[in-house]
Amino acid sequence: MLPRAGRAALPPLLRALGAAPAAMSTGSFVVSQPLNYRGGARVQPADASGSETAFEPATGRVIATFACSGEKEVHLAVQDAKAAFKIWRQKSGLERGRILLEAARIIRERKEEIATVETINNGKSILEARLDIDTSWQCLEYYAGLAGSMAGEHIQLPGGSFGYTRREPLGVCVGIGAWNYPFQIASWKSAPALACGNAMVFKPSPFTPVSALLLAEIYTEAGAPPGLFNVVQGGAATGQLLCEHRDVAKVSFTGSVPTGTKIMEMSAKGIKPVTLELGGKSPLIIFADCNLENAVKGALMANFLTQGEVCCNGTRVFVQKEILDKFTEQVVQQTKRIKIGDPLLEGTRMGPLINRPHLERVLGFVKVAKEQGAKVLCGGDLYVPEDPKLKDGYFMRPCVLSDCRDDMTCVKEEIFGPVMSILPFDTEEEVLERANNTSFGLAAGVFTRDLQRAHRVVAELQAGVCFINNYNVSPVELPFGGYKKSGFGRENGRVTIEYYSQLKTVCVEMGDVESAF
Ligand SMILES: NC(=O)C1=CN([C@@H]2O[C@H](COP(=O)(O)OP(=O)(O)OC[C@H]3O[C@@H](n4cnc5c(N)ncnc54)[C@H](O)[C@@H]3O)[C@@H](O)[C@H]2O)C=CC1
Ligand SMILES: C[N+](C)(C)CCCC(=O)O
Repeated sequence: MLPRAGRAALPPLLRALGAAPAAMSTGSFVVSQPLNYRGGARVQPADASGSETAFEPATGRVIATFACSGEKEVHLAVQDAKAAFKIWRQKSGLERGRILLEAARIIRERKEEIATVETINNGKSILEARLDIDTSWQCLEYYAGLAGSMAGEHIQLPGGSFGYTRREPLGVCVGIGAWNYPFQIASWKSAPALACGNAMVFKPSPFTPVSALLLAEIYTEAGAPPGLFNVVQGGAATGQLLCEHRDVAKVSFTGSVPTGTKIMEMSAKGIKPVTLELGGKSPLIIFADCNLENAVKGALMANFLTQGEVCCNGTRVFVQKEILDKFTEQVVQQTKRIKIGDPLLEGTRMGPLINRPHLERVLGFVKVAKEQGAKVLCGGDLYVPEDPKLKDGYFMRPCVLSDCRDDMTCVKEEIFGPVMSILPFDTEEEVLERANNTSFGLAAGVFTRDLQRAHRVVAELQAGVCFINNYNVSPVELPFGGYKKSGFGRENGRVTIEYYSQLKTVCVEMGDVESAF
């Protein structure tokens, strides 16, 4: 415990996490408080099935060791959510919206603290973390606005009878998150869930346990009933307990295809609806008539945000042969300029990858690509920053591969790291065929000045999210989600209301019963 004076000087969230006073710089943040949250307060889990350790990727330092919640703790969190649901579902949409708006305001007010924690635990640059926090409060604001206008229909029937529909919440929803956008994923799942009148139990990835707790505290501070948004920590075993709990009405999952498959199997047993946001191997198609400067910027945005650890990245960059050399030269030039280093420094544009095994896996993909005949135009190797405190961080240099073919491992499999594969093409017909030749279907992008071609091509692309003349922007007003093995259900946009609510039909007789008996 820190002395009182030291604690009082800290920003509220960091104080709540039991962080050390010099907590805002790389190499010093440690979490000493419990990381579970239920019934409106931080708690030590009632039982545990093993423990996990979270690291600061920039230094390789341990920042938290915590128990994985067992059956008892998962049950208590679900019961707390159930109790909150009883209160919350009675509120009008407008009342719920008001609390979400207040939570959005607090997130804005504390943006810098939250972004700092996100950067320390995930490794992404502070510039990007701030953008993630922006899309988080925007998501809460968006669903706060929709909450008051959720309504059913009135349908006139013969003889003065009528029917109406009510849009009702599902109950206790479970959110299971990946480690690449920890706070954003927790916000994108909880905002529509709560706006619709549900309660939520959220399990972050064990690699990034910290920031979901901040969101939980913010919801409470904003006036949400205790238990409305709970956090349990742990890995696969804890996630499984949540999915199988009989009082859980829905599971929304972000992560890999193999885990998504398991989630769907478990949900099938309980006949529970699921939303699955899974991986991708998205195509980015650059036609010769594009604005080259924008296409080059787009290719970097499509590949190197969050160290390339982004599900919707456009990692298969198809470039029309006429501009292949010019495009490649500029992409390589700009990739080499990306400043790697301490992610909390303002000038840094790329931080470390999430952990050592993942770093090694990504470097392994580059090695295999070389063996299969690809040419490394830049990066693809370890990077050791000059700052001695970063010497054990998980840094690599962003990589551009040329001479790629569609049958190479780097072109077929999701790498989830900063590795771009460039693939030349001749015609629109050919590139469409090749772009769609994958079992994934999360996103796709097209750069061209030809308006008709742009819309003709996106109409043929088998992907849930298509970008024309940009990539990886994510306004919360637009639905986000995949085709094919990239999952189903959507996050963001108006349609997501349907994934967090159910429709009740009420049939009203105004005359007498005409019995058949
Ligand atoms: N479509 C999207 O929005 C996104 C997709 N991803 C995908 O996720 C992958 C990286 O994330 P990881 O955390 O490694 O994925 P993962 O699938 O291993 O884990 C995701 C989450 O599921 C939990 N989990 C693992 N096994 C489980 C089980 N049997 N039952 C219930 N929960 C379980 C994990 O603890 C974690 O919270 C990438 O390969 C990428 O394709 C990542 C981010 C966004
Ligand atoms: C924000 N954006 C579009 C870069 C990525 C969001 C999806 C994810 O969680 O990977």
